Amino acid sequence: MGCVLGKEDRRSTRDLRRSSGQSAAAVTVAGDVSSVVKVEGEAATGERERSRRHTGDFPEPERRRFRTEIQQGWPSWLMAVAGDAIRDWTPRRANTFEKLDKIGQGTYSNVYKARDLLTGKIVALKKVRFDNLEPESVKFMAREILVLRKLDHPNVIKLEGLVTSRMSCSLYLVFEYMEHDLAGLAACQGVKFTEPQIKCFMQQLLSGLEHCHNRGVLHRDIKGSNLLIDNEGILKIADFGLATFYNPCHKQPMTSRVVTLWYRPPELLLGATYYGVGVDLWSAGCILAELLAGKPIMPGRTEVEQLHKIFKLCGSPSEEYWKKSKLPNATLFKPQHPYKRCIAETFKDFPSSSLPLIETLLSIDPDERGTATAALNGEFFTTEPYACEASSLPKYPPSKELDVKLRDEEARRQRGLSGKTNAVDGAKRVRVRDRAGRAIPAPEANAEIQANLDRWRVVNQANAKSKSEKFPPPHQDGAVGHPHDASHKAPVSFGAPDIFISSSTFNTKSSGSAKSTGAVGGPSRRRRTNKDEPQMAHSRNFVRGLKPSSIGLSMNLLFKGKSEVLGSRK
Ligand SMILES: Nc1ncnc2c1ncn2[C@@H]1O[C@H](COP(=O)(O)OP(=O)(O)OP(=O)(O)O)[C@@H](O)[C@H]1O
Repeated sequence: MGCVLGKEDRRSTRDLRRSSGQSAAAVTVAGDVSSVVKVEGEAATGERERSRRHTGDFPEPERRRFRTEIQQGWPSWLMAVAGDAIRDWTPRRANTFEKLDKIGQGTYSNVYKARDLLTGKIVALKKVRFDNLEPESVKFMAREILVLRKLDHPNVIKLEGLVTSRMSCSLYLVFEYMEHDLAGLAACQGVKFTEPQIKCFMQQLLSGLEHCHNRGVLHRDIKGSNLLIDNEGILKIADFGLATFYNPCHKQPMTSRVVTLWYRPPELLLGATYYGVGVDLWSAGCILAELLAGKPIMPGRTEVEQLHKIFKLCGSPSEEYWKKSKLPNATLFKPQHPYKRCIAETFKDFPSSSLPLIETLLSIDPDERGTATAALNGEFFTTEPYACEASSLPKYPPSKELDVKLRDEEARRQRGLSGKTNAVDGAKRVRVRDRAGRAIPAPEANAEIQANLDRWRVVNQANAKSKSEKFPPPHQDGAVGHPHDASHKAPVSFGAPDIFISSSTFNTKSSGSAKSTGAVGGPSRRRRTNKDEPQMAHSRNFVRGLKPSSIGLSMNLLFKGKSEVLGSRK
């Protein structure tokens, strides 16, 4: 594989180091120019000057000059759109990395395994696509960088630097390389996590979250494929593309269109725009239960179905909560008959010390979910068997989402060689498995419902026989925020098929080994293909359970971008 940018000259590691005057350490990024330590392109700068810079003892005019110098390393288009995020950082040159392999694909990025030619270290390069410099994607990238720069914790992925080139309109984020992600590991055949191992993963996840929350950062997309794990068993929270800063003392409205569907808390599904750490804690609760159950606990296909699954497992909100929350979609989604909470009986085979934590994290009221710190101090982590040491975790084969996909493809190819019929069966099996394990990421979930509703509208407008199946004209959809007539005032009745809640496959006798049949988190955000779309018949059944104008209204509310500065990711 070639350099990050093939056009640029490739020189040996030694030459590069010599010409840049750098030591083997990677470029260091700092919040202030005074603490810039090692900067590529400093060939002309002597050791003495570097150490003076390090101590920050320059008068302000000189510091300003350094700042300008450093900023000159950036392409002007990037300075113009993301100046804040890259301020006081110096870019690494693209030709100081050798691209080895593509290891992941996200909504707005490709991720590559690469070798740092200065240090020999293997890193992950996240190449941000700039879709013709579309301001939205640049803002998201800038926010991700700003957030990452604020964080410094062993359980949070570290942004080690930025790579750019004058010849290209792309930017690479340099991360330490992580061999696995939790979704991929859980989906690995033969991988069964024991109770101490699950505790070890959860402890690391909650420690990372504690750090983020203490620094005023909400991750807003906690799921298995965003929890990376290295060969030493260290878990790091990654993908801060949907993360945001928040201040609990000075609440600002934020978008509710975040968090991958299966891990999305009820308040976001109900349209909350004021929320806090509870959103990440809910997702952490889903992951804990999923690790113990061996499969996702609430794999909804639409937002309505997701909410229904939540209410059936966690109970529908109390009257008091409905009144207190003032959620935009509350009256529309309030079930006619309350659901009783049944976490304890559904998960009766889980280790008993896990139930209080699951109960807390999966509280309908976000205020009752507590904090990551409280969770870490709770019974789950303070009773035997304790969390194992990360270093004692088994060494797993590469198991990222992409590895699993490649393995599936290879298996299918092998089956193809052994006969046509088998090949067809095999392909089907892979597709079914693919579909079953995929959680719908935040923005696409909305797009998917919108698409289904649009199609449903077309079908029903064409064959409108009964009034109850007819949508109001689009301009009346939720125009005034309440239903059109008395018959529409009834709350939504959930007409969906019964939810699947896995009975536990957790075996407490065998020191808590979990039968790992599913994937934690499902694969990360990907472009949807037709085969991934939920069946139309299913959505129609769903929609039939709802009052037409309520659907138009509720969906309108759900799709409307809330007044967050950055808006939601497309
Ligand atoms: N530091 C890393 N080491 C190894 N692999 C990584 C690393 N960072 C990301 N990846 C891989 O690349 C994939 C996509 O990365 P990431 O989730 O950060 O991108 P994204 O564009 O934000 O994706 P998404 O749309 O899923 O949120 C991850 O699921 C993971 O498999």
